[in-house]
Amino acid sequence: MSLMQPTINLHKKRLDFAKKSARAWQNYFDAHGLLPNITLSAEQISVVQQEEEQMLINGSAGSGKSLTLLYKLLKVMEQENDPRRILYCSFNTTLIEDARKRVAQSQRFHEMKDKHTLHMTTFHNMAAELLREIGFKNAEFLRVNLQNIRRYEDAIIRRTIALVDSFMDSDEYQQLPPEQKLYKTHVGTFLMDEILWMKANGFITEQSYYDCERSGRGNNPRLTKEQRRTIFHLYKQYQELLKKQFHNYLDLEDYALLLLKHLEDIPESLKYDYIFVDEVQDLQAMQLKALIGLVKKSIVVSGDPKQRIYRRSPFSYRELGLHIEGRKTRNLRTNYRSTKEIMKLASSLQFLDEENDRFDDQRFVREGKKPSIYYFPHAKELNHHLIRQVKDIHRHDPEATIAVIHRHDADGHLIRQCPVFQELNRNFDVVTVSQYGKRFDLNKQKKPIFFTDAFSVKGLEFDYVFLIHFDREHYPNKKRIEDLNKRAGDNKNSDSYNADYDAILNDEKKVLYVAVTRAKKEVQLMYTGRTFRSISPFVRDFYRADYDAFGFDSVIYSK
Ligand SMILES: Nc1ncnc2c1ncn2[C@@H]1O[C@H](COP(=O)(O)OP(=O)(O)OP(=O)(O)O)[C@@H](O)[C@H]1O
Repeated sequence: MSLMQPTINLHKKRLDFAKKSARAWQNYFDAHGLLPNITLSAEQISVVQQEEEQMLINGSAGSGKSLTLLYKLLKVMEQENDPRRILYCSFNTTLIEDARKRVAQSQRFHEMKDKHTLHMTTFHNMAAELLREIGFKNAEFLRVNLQNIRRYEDAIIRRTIALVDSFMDSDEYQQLPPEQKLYKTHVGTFLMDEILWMKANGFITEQSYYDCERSGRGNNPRLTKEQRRTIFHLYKQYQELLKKQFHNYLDLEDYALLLLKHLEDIPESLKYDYIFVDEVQDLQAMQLKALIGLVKKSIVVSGDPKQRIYRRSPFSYRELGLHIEGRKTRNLRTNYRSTKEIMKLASSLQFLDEENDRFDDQRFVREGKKPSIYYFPHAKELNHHLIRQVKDIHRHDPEATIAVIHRHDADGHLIRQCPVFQELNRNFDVVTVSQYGKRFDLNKQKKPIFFTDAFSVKGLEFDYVFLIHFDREHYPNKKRIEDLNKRAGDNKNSDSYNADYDAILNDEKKVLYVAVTRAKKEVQLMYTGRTFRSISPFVRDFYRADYDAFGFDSVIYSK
């Protein structure tokens, strides 16, 4: 008898049992062998089999949310006999590229894919396509990544600065009642953030903006209700500017708003029978609302609030039209990606809010080496260490995937000038974010090293993760604190300043959580600086026993 026999028998028994006993047995989906090396757990299978018009898959990093979502997609593709329009989307380009790669490993996927119209794409590219179909020819397709978002924000800041400057010089401004006048901290980036937040949450009439709760916008600078009238006036001017001077230019946040405004103009044939959304916590409120408006049969979203690192919204899922009470929210509790040791370190990060409540990160399928934190006085030493480590991995684990996670704000030529990148690039094949889709081939034996920012690596995973910049300038990001200081002006010794400061720390810890939880087998955090004291303050959340320290004494810092 072959070794395979017991597994096949077991599988057959399970299949027979499920077919006999499933309430809706005709909807039973045989998930066996769909993707290489994956056998779904009972918990995951039950999520795949459950059919709902609306559903949320919840769970910590690495619990298999994306995988389960992909299986749900494959189930629909297999079981729907008539051609259907199906959307699988997320916010981030790299994540979609990764999902395409994963699903392409399935033989059954290739057999079924021509039966339906499947769009695996980012929210923005989906929206651009629909908007172009209904006449908005200036809706652009773009790769949503950190570099493009920064570029786009820079353009907006230039516009909002010019706008505020000229408004403040105007007679109109001079004649405003004093309570409607702005503070000098209400300029540039503040106005941009406020306008984008208004659009992201759909507060685009004066009354709704006046009445809304500005949650997620922080306390600094203070903005009184009366000042909101002036901000709204500037918002209108900003919109006018986009229309006239920039030929109906669309902000990224306009895509969802336009879809919502023109839902009725979108023909039924262009709406989606099924929508699957991964990393739903990254979508803005109006983006999710637009997706709910575009679905005909069923929408399934998956996500993890611990990984939300963008602006918050005052809306609940229910208010946006997503009803996922009771059994329609399913939690995945076993971690399949990272070792127990990696998750222990990541889970000790203390968050401010509801994200702490979840009782998870408890079950693991593997154990491994403790994470380590390295201090190097000079960048050169860090580089040497990194090169040695990678060479070592290539020797004993040649098929391993490796990511180096930095905190520079951009991709492109600036990244290529980073000394760590240059040193790596001299020694190995390295790909950056913009090349990930084309160049990072999972089927190749020796994969390139992925050199990425902490934003673009969301949803992805690597055997070995080297996190550089684990210092006080980058975790938390110094620029965000400086921006807050500018916005707060003289208000720095106040409770409201402290609350904003804590909110930034919280977000930045989430960035660290996301980065650390990308690692499957091993993670190393590294930093340089004049003294070992330049370490990130987040090290204080860690327990000493959970990591090995090199170059500094962990007793000073950790619990
Ligand atoms: N039942 C399983 N058997 C084997 N591997 C699994 C199983 N479930 C999940 N995995 C693997 O665990 C890893 C993490 O899964 P996945 O990316 O779906 O997690 P996730 O919850 O979406 O994580 P994140 O929130 O970080 O994006 C993947 O490599 C996936 O293939």
